[in-house]
Amino acid sequence: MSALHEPAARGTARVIDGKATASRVLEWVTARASELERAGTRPGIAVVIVGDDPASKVYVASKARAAEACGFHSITHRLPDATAQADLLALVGQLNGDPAIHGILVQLPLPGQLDASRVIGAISPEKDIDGFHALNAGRLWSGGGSDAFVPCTPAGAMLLIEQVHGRELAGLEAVVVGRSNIVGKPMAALLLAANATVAVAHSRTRDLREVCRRADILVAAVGRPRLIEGDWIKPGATVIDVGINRVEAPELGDGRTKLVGDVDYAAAVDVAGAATPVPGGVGPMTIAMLMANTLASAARSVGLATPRFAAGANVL
Ligand SMILES: Nc1nc(=O)c2c([nH]1)NC[C@@H]1CN(c3ccc(C(=O)N[C@@H](CCC(=O)O)C(=O)O)cc3)C=[N+]21
Repeated sequence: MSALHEPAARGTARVIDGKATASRVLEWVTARASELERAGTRPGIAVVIVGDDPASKVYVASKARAAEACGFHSITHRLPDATAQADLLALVGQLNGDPAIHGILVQLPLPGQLDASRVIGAISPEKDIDGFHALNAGRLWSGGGSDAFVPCTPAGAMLLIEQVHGRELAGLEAVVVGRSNIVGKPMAALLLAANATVAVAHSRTRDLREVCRRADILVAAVGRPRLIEGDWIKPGATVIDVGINRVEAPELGDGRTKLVGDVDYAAAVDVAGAATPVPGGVGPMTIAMLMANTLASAARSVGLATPRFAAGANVL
């Protein structure tokens, strides 16, 4: 076999360090927040959690911790599991009108009696730091504009991709597995805006493995532990794992659990060119971008131009 026809050498993928990148974003946000505060505006964030799902509580606590570390004004509203829709909408309305609050986040998922899309729709688009409101989603798909809030997980994932490929993705094929409004769809919009050729695959896609194997950039966001195996990955590809799945870890004993992604990481590192770990990959970026969006909102509220946070441009 000639060298040209040999399979690409298998090796160890570059580990994309989301934790380190998130720290740099947070450092940047902290410095800008302190400038803004000296000019009279302290960024403020309100996080609303309904019920006591243990995973949600952990995430909400880490968001509050990050906000405090950035020097933000931060409040957490904890509502009982049985909260009525009208009461949650009333709280959102109150936060919409509170000039000390620039970013509102209602932690998802919500208990069954609550209609998440109505709640998201009630958040003022100017304070929608999650970027989930239909107005922000529409802005993203129609070319953004500097007022669009970009959903934090895809924005963070783009910053990680940028470390490998730069900001220009023309000529690269990207495959996003998963089509949620929170990750899959906005991720596709951002990759498209960076000129990648984008496919969105999902549970009903025929021959998912073959579709994934085409990807120079593979983004997994389906919430199925270790769905993506080594031979689903094109040698040398960049693999971004958005999945955060808690699974049993018999090897740790005592009925303990651990976090794994949607990608079989141990197999992926032998094939991929670069890959994000779980934990320590996309997760920390989500929180960092939430803070970046809150800062942007606070700056806009006093008419200051802010750098574009779509894909983290100008952040790093
Ligand atoms: N309105 C809303 N906005 C959200 O942004 C939102 C939400 N609802 N609901 C839940 C998901 C999940 N999410 C994560 C954020 C950080 C980590 C994170 O930092 N993960 C760490 C590990 C965390 C751990 O050890 O449990 C890591 O991957 O390294 C994970 C998940 C934000 N979410």
